[in-house]
Amino acid sequence: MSYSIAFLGPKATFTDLAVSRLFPDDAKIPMATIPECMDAVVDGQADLAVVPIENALEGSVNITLDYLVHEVNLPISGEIITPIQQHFMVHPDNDIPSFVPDVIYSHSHAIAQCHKFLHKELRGIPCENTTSTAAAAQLVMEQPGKKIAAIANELAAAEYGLAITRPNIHDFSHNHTKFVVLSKSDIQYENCLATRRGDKTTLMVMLPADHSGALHQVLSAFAWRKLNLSKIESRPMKTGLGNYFFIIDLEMKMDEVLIPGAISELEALGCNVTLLGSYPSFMVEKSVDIAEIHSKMM
Ligand SMILES: O=C(O)C(=O)C[C@]1(C(=O)O)C=C[C@@H](O)C=C1
Repeated sequence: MSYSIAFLGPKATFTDLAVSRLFPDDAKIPMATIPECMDAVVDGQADLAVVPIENALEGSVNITLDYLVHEVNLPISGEIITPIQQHFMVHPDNDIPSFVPDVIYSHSHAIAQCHKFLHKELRGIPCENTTSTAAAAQLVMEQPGKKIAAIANELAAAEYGLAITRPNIHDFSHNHTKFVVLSKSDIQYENCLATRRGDKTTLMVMLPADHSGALHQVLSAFAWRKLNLSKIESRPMKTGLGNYFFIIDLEMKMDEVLIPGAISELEALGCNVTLLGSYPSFMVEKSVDIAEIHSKMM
């Protein structure tokens, strides 16, 4: 089976690296934004989209959750967790030892992941958001005369010919991002290069309005069935202050008894429950060989 994959581009984003582990031989379509990735699947331009959903240091990627819940109806068909290493890079034409940038560019999540480094070492230098880390690297490559720098990964430095002057500037070493695969149909992971961790099921739960103890009752529907939750996240419904929905991840595949039983119990409590997907979970254990991935990209 071969797929066309919409991903947050341009070439050499962290999302691109995640795609290279999940679908090493498939056709990739770079998109400028996360909503554009999802729209490409809805419109039939791509078979699936791979988008970031959560980072270990910075939390949820809100645009992914919100667009998935409010704007498109695309099941989650898989997830992959990858290590994230952020590097500070500049155009090699600069006099590197004395170089201090006027502006630092990167994706907002990447900037947030390097907050301590930026605060301690480059205090006062403005940071500007780009649509992705690779977009920042591309921008620095295209403007050699400007005193600018990017925060991006090693693959982006290789792809856009930049010099990494400060490697590993993320604030905590255990930096990981989770990406989800979104598709209208079931996906086969025949050539996947990552390790399979198990299965997950994701539910969206809307509580009945202003009902005391509702969240406690929701959690107990999972607890007494011994269903292991790995995440519970609340996001605004966007219908008024105080109205929230919950995204709940269960550490198991959809079954015929326990999860349907929990869903029926929640519905009896007046909750609205939507199944967002039941899917395999993958993990990239160690840093990947960037030279090998880069040579395959050429
Ligand atoms: O900009 C990229 O390279 C992305 O793939 C996006 C993204 C994100 O949205 O969180 C992915 C992983 C990192 O956490 C930083 C940025």
